Amino acid sequence: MNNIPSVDLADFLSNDPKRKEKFVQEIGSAYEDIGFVSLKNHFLTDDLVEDLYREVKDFFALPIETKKKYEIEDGGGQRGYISFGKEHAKDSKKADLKEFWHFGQEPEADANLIEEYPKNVKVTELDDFNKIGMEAYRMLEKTGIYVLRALALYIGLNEFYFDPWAKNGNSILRPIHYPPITSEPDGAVRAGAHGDINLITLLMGASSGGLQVLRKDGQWIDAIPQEDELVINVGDMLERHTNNKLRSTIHRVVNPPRDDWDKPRYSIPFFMHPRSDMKLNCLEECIDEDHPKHYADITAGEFLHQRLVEIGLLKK
Ligand SMILES: O=C(O)CCC(=O)C(=O)O
Ligand SMILES: [Fe+2]
Repeated sequence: MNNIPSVDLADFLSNDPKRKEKFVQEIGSAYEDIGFVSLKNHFLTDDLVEDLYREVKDFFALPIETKKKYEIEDGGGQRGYISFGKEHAKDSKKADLKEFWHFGQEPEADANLIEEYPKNVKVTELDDFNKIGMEAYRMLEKTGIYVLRALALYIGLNEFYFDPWAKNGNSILRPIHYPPITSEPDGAVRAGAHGDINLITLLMGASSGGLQVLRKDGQWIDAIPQEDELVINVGDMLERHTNNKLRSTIHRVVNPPRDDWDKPRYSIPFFMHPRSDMKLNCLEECIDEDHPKHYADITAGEFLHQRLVEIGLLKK
């Protein structure tokens, strides 16, 4: 396999049980193997994608002093702006060559969650930035819920098993700007090799190239979807919950060849998290004699906290 497999959400949404089952098997077996797919027929319209990129580019083009107004010290980088040099891959000392923004969940009437989640940060210089960002957030969340339904069926759970955990979950939409490279990067890369923390990641923008995925045989392969496709991968939380049945695959964003150093890169991952009280304990359905329980019991909230410290966004 030299590229990641492509799947069609329209199969899952069709009324034909055979097509639905085909989608379940295709995505499930891809996640047992390479851990990544590209997916067409998601819920983001071309207009929404275009509007979102415009807003994101306008935001990152603001002067650094303006952007820094939106950076929250000691917030664990969970909302607002995160400047250059802050985040590094878990086992790396070099910071990634990127700046980014975080939109978080705006929960429906649930007093506990309204209190738990930090408020989104409003950008006053751009009228539509927050509105468009949250529209995209909703469409990615909707797409992700269908993917989780397919995975629940693949694992042998009730189709709607993940729904109550994913709805109002602690998900994050992260527009990223990798600026032009202006001097020898000295070992630093756009994004160092890492696995994602969350349940699944839905990524916009990988069609421009640079994303690489580590295949089981140790080879890095390019993950370049069609322009209208999202890249969707399993994160560490789902790997843990499924006792390693579904794989959270290591990936990275490499620097372009020197001739293209002047080109910025923009990408927009949606990190789909459950509510923090979800137990990630290994599922019974994924434990047997050949696959003994691999991980200690932990909640999503505890796991997230541990990982934010490891990647440099939280102090303790
Ligand atoms: O920019 C990309 O294409 C991927 C970014 C990524 O892997 C991440 O932020 O976790
Ligand atoms: Fe990632």
